[in-house]
Amino acid sequence: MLIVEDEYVIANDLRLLLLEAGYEVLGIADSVAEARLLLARQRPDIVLLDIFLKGSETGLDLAALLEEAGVPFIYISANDSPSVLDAVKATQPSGYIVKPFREKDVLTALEIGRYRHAHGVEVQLRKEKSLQIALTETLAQARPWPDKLLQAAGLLQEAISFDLMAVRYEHGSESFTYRYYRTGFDEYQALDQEAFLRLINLPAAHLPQLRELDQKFYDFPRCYGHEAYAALCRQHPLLQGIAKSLRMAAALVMPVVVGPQHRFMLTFFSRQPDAYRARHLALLDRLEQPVALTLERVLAFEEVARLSERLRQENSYLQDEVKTTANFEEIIGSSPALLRVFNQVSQVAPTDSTVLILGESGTGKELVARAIHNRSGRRAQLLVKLNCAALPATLIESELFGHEKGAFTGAHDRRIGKFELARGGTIFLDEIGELPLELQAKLLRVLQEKEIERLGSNTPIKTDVRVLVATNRELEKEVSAGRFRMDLYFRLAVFPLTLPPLRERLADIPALATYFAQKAARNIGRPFRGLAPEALAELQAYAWPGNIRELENIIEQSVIVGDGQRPLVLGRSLASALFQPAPPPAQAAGSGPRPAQPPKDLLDVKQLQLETEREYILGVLVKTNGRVRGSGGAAELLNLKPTTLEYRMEKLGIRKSITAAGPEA
Ligand SMILES: Nc1ncnc2c1ncn2[C@@H]1O[C@H](COP(=O)(O)OP(=O)(O)OP(=O)(O)O)[C@@H](O)[C@H]1O
Repeated sequence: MLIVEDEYVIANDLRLLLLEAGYEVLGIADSVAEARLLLARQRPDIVLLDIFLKGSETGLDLAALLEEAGVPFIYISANDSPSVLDAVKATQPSGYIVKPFREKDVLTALEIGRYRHAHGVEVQLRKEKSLQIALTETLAQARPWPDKLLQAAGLLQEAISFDLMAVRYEHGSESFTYRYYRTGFDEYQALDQEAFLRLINLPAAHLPQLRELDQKFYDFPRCYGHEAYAALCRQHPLLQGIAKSLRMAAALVMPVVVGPQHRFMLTFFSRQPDAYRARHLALLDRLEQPVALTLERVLAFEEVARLSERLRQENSYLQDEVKTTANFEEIIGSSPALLRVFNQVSQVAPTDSTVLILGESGTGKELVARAIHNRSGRRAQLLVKLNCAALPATLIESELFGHEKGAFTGAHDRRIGKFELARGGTIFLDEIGELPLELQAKLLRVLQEKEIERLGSNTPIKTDVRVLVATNRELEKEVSAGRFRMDLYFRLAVFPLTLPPLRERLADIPALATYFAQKAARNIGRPFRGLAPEALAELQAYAWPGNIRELENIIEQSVIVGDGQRPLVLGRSLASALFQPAPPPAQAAGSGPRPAQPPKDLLDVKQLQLETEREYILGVLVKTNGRVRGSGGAAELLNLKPTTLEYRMEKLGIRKSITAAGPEA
């Protein structure tokens, strides 16, 4: 027994009474400080505890310490004011004896207290064991994480009551947070980041702040109530927002480390300021090891499944690649127009910039995409291609982002998408101009957040992929016609690179034709004796609407129909080719084919594009009250660097001098 009582006479009475009843008294303390010293020396089986003691600390302070150490205690006090009694109850004592007491009262209270404690511990242990089993069984199920975590939250509710619970998962640079908001006795609303911001009445622009909060908040196990919770809220404005709008008053934070690479962080919020105490942390601490072991097994299993799926996909993708890309080894040509492109390729390749490759069909856009990938730090990883014009919208989405089993009719298995396949490498989206509008919005989100979600799942997956896109459409025209999102256009057009049509690089025709002829001759095992001068003249006089692909086809056909014994002549006349040559431009008469001047209606289109862009930007500026930079500014809304937006504004004649009514046009 330890007696903590500051009135010597009462303490001594108690000591004698206890000794007589056969108890051993290990000491009397008249203050919390002295009790601490005695407790450090020897652990009592039970403590008799007065509330008001010598010194600044009270019996309630000591109770918290005893509770943490699992030592039962009985209050002995003359104080029966309701506020003190409430505080007393919250400390979960094993009994309460009112002064002045009779010998009988003390001995009975002690007997009951000891029994209750021992019995309580046993019940507690049994409950804890079944909670542990239920939790590990739930987490081991082969179900999506949000569902499993929701069920686990429900199981924890009984032991650690909460009004809001957050689970954050971190694995390297990958992380996600789920929140479960209690809406009824056993009802929860699962909230992703956006839904959570909506719940606390904040716009999606606060997402970065929420992420930052998630990262800051959880570092070591701790309970926060009353002043500690208020102090915590002062550290982060969003936490203050949560406290206010959801009336939260306490929090408990608990990290769960799983193996060397994974971390789960749990946060419980409650509207009761006294909700969380050391015993809750102690419970979570005891549950941590079995739960972490289960999680480690489940995650390792998932990782193996993921890797084998990736290998399977990579394998089938590479088999396709071998068939389709064996001819992408060299880029032939040394005309100034092509050398300019080479320069740009060498500039941009080592960066992680998105590149927009423009040019007519057959000018070598895919070849340039491959060259950029091969000259980048990502060359050891895959370059994954997807032609946006080749598939219907629904299929493109699952091709890009993958899908979970059962995400749509026909999704019999889980499948990873091209973005996941290209992890660490490059994705090349050809014919981006054909991407349906709804997918443009999704692609934009992926580019901004650097995260994807498989169809049928709302678990974001971090992506580390460089994006290259190509189109033979005039994207600006598509923007002004409303078929291509302007914000996506700006995001993609970070580094536009235009491939010249073949008619603008006639000097490259001999080398290209020779290269294609040699290749075709080698393939069919026939000698190649050079190009006949008349064939070359014909090739150089043609306008090449199908560009290099057309040239390659014509040469290949000529090699097949030729006998290989004489210099190569063309297998068919170019005038009778599928396309007619472009009309020679008036001012270039006599100097061979030249690029035609843009016709008048194209100039009008250009003007229209500029006007549309100007109107669009002005509209956004009006919304932001003319603010370009900073949070909520036009640059942020348009997903542009402020400097880029300012440059565009200058080009479009939008002045930065802002009146109260908005920007001046
Ligand atoms: N400079 C070059 N040297 C050698 N071959 C080239 C060159 N440019 C293009 N080719 C060849 O021309 C064909 C068409 O090139 P590619 O597919 O890259 O064009 P593209 O612009 O992507 O066409 P599309 O817009 O139709 O997708 C390919 O077979 C490619 O190997």
